[in-house]
Parts: sequence; C-alpha cells; structure tokens
Amino acid sequence: MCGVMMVIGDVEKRLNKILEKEGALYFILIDPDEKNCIDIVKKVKDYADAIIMGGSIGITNLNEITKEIKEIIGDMPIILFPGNVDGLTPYADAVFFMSLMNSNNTYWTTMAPTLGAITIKKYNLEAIPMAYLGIEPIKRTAVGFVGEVNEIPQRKPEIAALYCLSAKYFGMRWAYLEAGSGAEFPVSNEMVAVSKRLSDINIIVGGGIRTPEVAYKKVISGADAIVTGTLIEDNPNMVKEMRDAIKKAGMEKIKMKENK
Ligand SMILES: CC(C)=CCC/C(C)=C/CC/C(C)=C/CC/C(C)=C/COP(=O)(O)OP(=O)(O)O
Ligand SMILES: O=P(O)(O)OC[C@@H](O)CO
Ligand SMILES: [Mg+2]
Repeated sequence: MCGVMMVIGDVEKRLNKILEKEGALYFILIDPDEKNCIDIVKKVKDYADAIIMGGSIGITNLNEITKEIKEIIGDMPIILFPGNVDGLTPYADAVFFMSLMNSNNTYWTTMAPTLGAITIKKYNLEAIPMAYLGIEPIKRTAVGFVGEVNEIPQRKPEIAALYCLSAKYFGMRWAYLEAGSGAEFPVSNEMVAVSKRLSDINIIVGGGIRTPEVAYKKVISGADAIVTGTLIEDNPNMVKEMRDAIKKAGMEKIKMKENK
C-alpha cells in the first residue's frame, strides 16, 4: 500500500458508522477550565456521541482533567478542539486538526496547526481534518476576537458553502460552522443547507444553540453534528431532550433519503 494514503482512524470511523445508522451526531463541548466540568461530564456521559474538549482563552490542567474524564466516559471518544498549540494532550483519542480558514491571521489558518502537528504525531492522536469557519455574530465572542475572524455574514450563506467546498478539495472531511460560544443567534438553517448541498462533507454546527427545536431544524437542514457547550454548562438536565431531538431529526433525514 502506498504510504501517502491518509487512513481514516478509529474515532472517525465510529462517528461515520453512527451517522449512517442514526443520521446525526451530538457533541458536547467541555471546557477543561470550567471548575465543575467533571460533574457536567458525569451528568451527560450517556447522551453524547463524543466529548469535544477545548477553550479559546488559555488552558490549564489539561492532562489531569482529560485522564479523569476518560475514566468516567469509558469508550466514548474524547476529541480535542484546540484553541491553540497548548490544547493537546496524549490522554485524548483524537484531535480536530483544524484551520480557521477565514481568519485574517495566517497563525490561525496554518501556523498553529503546523506547530501542533509534531506534538499530535508524538502523542499518537488521531487527526481529523476540519475546516473551522467563523460565522456572524462570531466577532462578538471570544473565539472571533482571539481568532481574528473575517466573519461570514449570515445573509451570504453561499460564502460559507464555498469555504466548505474549498475545504473538501483540500482533503478535509469535516467543516464546523461556528457562530461562537454563547452567540446571540446560531448559524441559519439556509447556510447549513447550502453548505451541505454544495460540499457534501460532514457539517458540524455550533454556537448559540439553546433549544432542542433549533437543533432539530439544523439537522433536518443538513447538519451532521450539533455542538452545545453553554447550554449544558448552565443546565445539564437538558441533555436528554437535546439528544432526542437531534436523533429524531437524524432518523427522519435517513428516511427522507431512502424515499428519494
Ligand atoms: C490543530 C491545532 C494544534 C491548533 C488549531 C488552532 C486553531 C486554528 C484555533 C482557532 C481559533 C480558536 C481560538 C479556536 C477556539 C475554539 C474553541 C475551543 C472554542 C470553545 O469555546 P470558547 O471560545 O472557549 O468559549 P467561551 O470562552 O465562551 O467559554
Ligand atoms: O457554547 P455554545 O453557544 O453552545 O457554543 C458551542 C460551540 O460551538 C463553541 O465552540
Ligand atoms: Mg471556554
């Protein structure tokens, strides 16, 4: 076998299998610097398909927290969602190897992932290639500020779709449409739909998703994965309702495809 072939790893295979069977994924974002993150993980562990771990402003104790979380969640994968090169630990299973494609600063488009690459290799982390795309109103959130995002206007969904197509041609299998943690409003259904239609890569949607109804519509529109962070930090009891809505939409999407 020729060595240049990029092999899809176990975590990504597992996610793809769930997608095939259930039509949608639910990722819960855990900020390792949140003081009660372990309690949150205990409450949500039976409802997520993966824990994604990261923060945009500094990170401490990542090794210890990740080890502790891994013990609680068993074989559910922990995927790192690094805000910078310090967001890496060998105790996770995988990492979103991401480029913030619409940053104005080449540090966030290519330099941070490049500096992190050798650590990822040494830690034996599975790299999942992902375009990270900052969508309005991300400029008003921490990641938009830190990442110097040239935000994609919500009224121009075709721009997001073009980035997703570009990501696909770069070999990325995932694109994350991000409105920013705690965003006043999430990425529009239309933007999700055109991005999925044009690129047909796996679309993750996050930022400002606060109700099961909103999550349901994102999945029906074409989202393959939904991320919630703030909602679960504030109210972990919402996790079951959220999962149910995402999985219901996923199954409906599978049925719609079969009937086509
Ligand atoms: C692949 C490697 C090693 C690095 C990639 C580094 C890149 C491109 C980062 C993009 C810019 C960035 C700051 C991303 C942060 C993503 C993230 C972990 C967001 C989580 O939400 P927060 O922004 O922490 O929310 P709060 O601060 O509101 O809690
Ligand atoms: O905190 P929320 O608004 O759920 O956003 C989650 C995630 O998209 C942030 O990176
Ligand atoms: Mg945070």
